Amino acid sequence: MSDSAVPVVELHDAYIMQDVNTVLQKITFTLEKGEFAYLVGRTGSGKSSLLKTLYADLPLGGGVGTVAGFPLQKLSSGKVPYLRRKLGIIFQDFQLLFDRTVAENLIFVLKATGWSGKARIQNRLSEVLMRVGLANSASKMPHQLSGGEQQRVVIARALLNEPLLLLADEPTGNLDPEVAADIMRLFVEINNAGTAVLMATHNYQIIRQYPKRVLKCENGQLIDSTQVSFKLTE
Ligand SMILES: Nc1ncnc2c1ncn2[C@@H]1O[C@H](COP(=O)(O)OP(=O)(O)OP(=O)(O)O)[C@@H](O)[C@H]1O
Repeated sequence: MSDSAVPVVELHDAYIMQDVNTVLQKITFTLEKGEFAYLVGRTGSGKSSLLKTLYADLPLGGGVGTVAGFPLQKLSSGKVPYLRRKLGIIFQDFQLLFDRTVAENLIFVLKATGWSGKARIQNRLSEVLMRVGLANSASKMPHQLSGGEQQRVVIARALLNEPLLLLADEPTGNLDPEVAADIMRLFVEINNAGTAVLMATHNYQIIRQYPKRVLKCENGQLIDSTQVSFKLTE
C-alpha cells in the first residue's frame, strides 16, 4: 500500500481512559488522508479525551490505534515529539505567548521543532501568516489582535510543520458567529489543500452550514454518521 493510501487515524476496539476511568470503549474508526470529520457530544462525553489520546497526551487504554503511522499502543515517550510534528493541535484557549510578537510565537515553535537558518524560518513564517490572512501582523503583540485574529495565529502555528492532521478542540468556542464562520472557512480551505481535520465542536450551526462526516461520543461509545443516521442534538 502506498503512503497516500494509509489512513491518518485508525482505531480498532480502542479504550479512551482518564486514569482508571473508561471514557469511551471499543471505539473503531478510520480517518483517511485529507478527510474532514466533526467530533460532537455532550459536555463530558469524551471529545477532548479522544483528541488527547490521538496526540498521545493520554495513553491508549486498550485496543489498537495508529496516528500518522505511529502505533499508539507502543509509543515510547521519545517518539511522541515525532508524532506531534505530523499533527497540528488547536485548543480553545489560544495558548499564545503574550509576552512576544506573533512572529516570535511562531519562531519559538519552528526552533523547538528543529528548524534553522534565518531565511528558511522567515520564509515559512511569511507563508503561514499569508495562508491565514495575517501577512501584516507579524510584528504585533497578541493583545493587539482580536479573538478571531489570535485564533488565526494559533492555526498558523499549527500549520508550521505541514501537518497530515489538524486536531482542533472547540476552535470556534469563544468567537462570535461571524468570526466563527470565518475560522471555519479557513479550516475548509486547509482541508481542501489536503490536510485531514478532526474538529471537536458544540457549534451545530457550523455543522449545518458545512455538512461533513460527524462522529458522536454518546454513552461511552462513538457513533459515526457514515454508518448510523442520528440527529444533531446534544
Ligand atoms: N484531567 C482529568 N482527570 C480526570 N478525569 C477527567 C479529566 N479531564 C476530563 N475528565 C473526565 O473525563 C470525561 C470526559 O471528559 P472530556 O473532557 O473528554 O469531555 P468533552 O466531551 O471534551 O467535554 P467538553 O465538551 O465539556 O469539553 C468526563 O467524565 C470528565 O470529567
